[in-house]
Amino acid sequence: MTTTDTPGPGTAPEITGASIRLDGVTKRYRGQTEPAVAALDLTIEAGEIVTFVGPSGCGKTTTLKMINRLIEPSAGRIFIDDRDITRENPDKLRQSIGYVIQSGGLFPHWSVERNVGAVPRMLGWDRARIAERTEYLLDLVGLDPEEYAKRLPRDMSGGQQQRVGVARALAADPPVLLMDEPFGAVDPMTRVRLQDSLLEIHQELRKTIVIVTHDFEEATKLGDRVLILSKGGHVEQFATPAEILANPATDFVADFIGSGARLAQLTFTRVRDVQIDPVVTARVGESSAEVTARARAARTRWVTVLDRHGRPIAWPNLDEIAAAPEIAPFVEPRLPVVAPSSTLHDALDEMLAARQNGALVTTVGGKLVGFVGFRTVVETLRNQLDEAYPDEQAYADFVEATDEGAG
Ligand SMILES: Nc1ncnc2c1ncn2[C@@H]1O[C@H](COP(=O)(O)OP(=O)(O)OP(=O)(O)O)[C@@H](O)[C@H]1O
Repeated sequence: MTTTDTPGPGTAPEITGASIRLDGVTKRYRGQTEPAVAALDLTIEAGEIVTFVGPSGCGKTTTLKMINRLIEPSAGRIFIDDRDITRENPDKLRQSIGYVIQSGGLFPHWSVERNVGAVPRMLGWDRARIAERTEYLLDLVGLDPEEYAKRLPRDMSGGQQQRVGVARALAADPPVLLMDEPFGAVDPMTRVRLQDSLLEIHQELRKTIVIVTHDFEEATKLGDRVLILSKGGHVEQFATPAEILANPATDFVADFIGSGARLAQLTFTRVRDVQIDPVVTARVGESSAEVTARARAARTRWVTVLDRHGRPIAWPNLDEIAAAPEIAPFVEPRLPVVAPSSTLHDALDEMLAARQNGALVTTVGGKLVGFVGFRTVVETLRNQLDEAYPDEQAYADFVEATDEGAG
């Protein structure tokens, strides 16, 4: 058994999101001399992910919360598709916009399924439809419905609670999802998995998603376009990550992205955009001789051992396999695994943490896709830098020399 499927371009799913347009939107808080957001114009296309980033107090959250009217604009209008939502009933409006906050915001004494079904129940859906939708959504966010539907949030990790928060926000199939620092409260590894999961969900559903973050790297990873704000909700730049890095519009933006611009190239290239190599797989209990023959035929010394669900559990070489007649249930405490939507930055991080020269690629559901090598990542970065900074020949020469030195 050899896994050879690499993710193809496929057919893009239908966009189910709606456009969002802010027209001269201003927010003045009582008692403040300056507006928190002043005459902001902004158009977000249907189906795109836009991230808001900028220093503390620049008006990111205020802008986000005006879109679902948790904060009322002092002036200006906001349109979702062609509806002027500043004239709509705010409670009704909020039932049609998904909203995710940092700590998940779940009702702690409600089971997962009750939390996820909250808005559909309010909308009067029947039980069967709510149950079906809940099962679909838990599956979508990577939680086994059988295991988690009846659990209470307090018996789950922060990352799992956040997954439930996303499922709940999507329950009534809203065209727009607003997220305020959604991954701010989880550890860095969980954060990467949640980001990847969100990108996979977005690929499937194509909602319009607006995310507030204070982390520029997260903003470039998640955003099709990034909105960089300065004090008073002033737009410094609104563009794709690549455009921002190549041509910072203002000194503020240049300072904001700082000296990490070259490495930041790694944050907007995805694993699925680079070469993913096939791997040889084996199941526990298979004959070691047969697996070895398969690996030799595929000209590799590494075999990926899968559990009964088809998820990789270990990555032994042929010498380790040869130690027993059958494939043993090897345990690899630190198997480097990334998702197709992971950035090359995440992939390098995984490889370095596991001290490996590559990582396995799996979908968020755990299905094995293939292998991405350290060399592939470095070469991709080098090509990108050559394109982005054509005058920096010395850098390319340096990498060349280092590469040769490393043999
Ligand atoms: N309820 C409020 N009353 C008065 N002023 C407020 C209120 N909420 C926010 N502000 C002020 O409005 C400005 C913008 O705040 P906002 O929370 O939108 O910024 P932010 O960019 O999201 O910041 P952070 O990254 O720290 O969350 C800040 O100066 C803040 O102090």
